[in-house]
Amino acid sequence: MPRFLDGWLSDVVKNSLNRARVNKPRERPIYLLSKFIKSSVNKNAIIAEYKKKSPSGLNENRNLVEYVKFMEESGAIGISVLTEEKYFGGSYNDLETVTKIVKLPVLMKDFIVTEKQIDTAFNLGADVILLIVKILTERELVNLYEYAKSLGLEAIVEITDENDLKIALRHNFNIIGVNARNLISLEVDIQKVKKLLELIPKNIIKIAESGIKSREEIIELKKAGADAFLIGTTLMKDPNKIKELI
Ligand SMILES: O=P(O)(O)OC[C@@H](O)[C@@H](O)c1c[nH]c2ccccc12
Repeated sequence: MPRFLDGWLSDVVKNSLNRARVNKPRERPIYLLSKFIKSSVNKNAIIAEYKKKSPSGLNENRNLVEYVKFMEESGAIGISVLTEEKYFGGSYNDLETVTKIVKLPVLMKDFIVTEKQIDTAFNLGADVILLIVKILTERELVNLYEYAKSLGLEAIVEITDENDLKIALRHNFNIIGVNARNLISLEVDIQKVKKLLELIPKNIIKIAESGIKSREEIIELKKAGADAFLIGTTLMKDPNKIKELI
């Protein structure tokens, strides 16, 4: 059983446990996020996220196909698609639409607590999944990570504080995401992210997540060790911003 935290998170976890597997044959090769990040040398490695709404108050209903095509043309190295329905307005349909049109790593952004969800990510053509340390027991985290790997998918292990980091560093995870947003208070703290990034060994790929608004912040996060940047809200509100962030 995953960890049921307070409020909306416990509801999200409950819904995730009940989500049915989507069965269909995968129609797409796997694009490795780790490779795309490593080969992004002359620009900032940005993963552009499509997210209509969020508990932190976002509400932007823009055209999915136009958005992801624009991000790919503008040099994003990956696309993240929310598939959680109730709190983020996402869907498996959105994910499938995206994997059919882009030649970039696609992250299925959801609250993964079962292997069924990982099967669905694979079947719909996603390349990367997110595993949130806060909502899983350590055993589940490791099992789900290994399961994703066994299918050839990559996983971003998401941490939000030092306790999560301690757990993550006990295993051989190759990609760690540091979330600036506290999932319970919803507050964003970029300084916290910098501190956590500095504690992660060099050989691990590090992604700074959430709350990124400016090029200055990206430069600061890079100095602290970030290899890539996951940006949703800022790009959903103004897609053209990618030009100055990249
Ligand atoms: O919209 P922002 O602040 O740029 O954040 C993007 C991404 O980091 C955020 O959507 C996120 C990070 N971890 C999550 C876990 C679940 C849902 C959403 C998220």
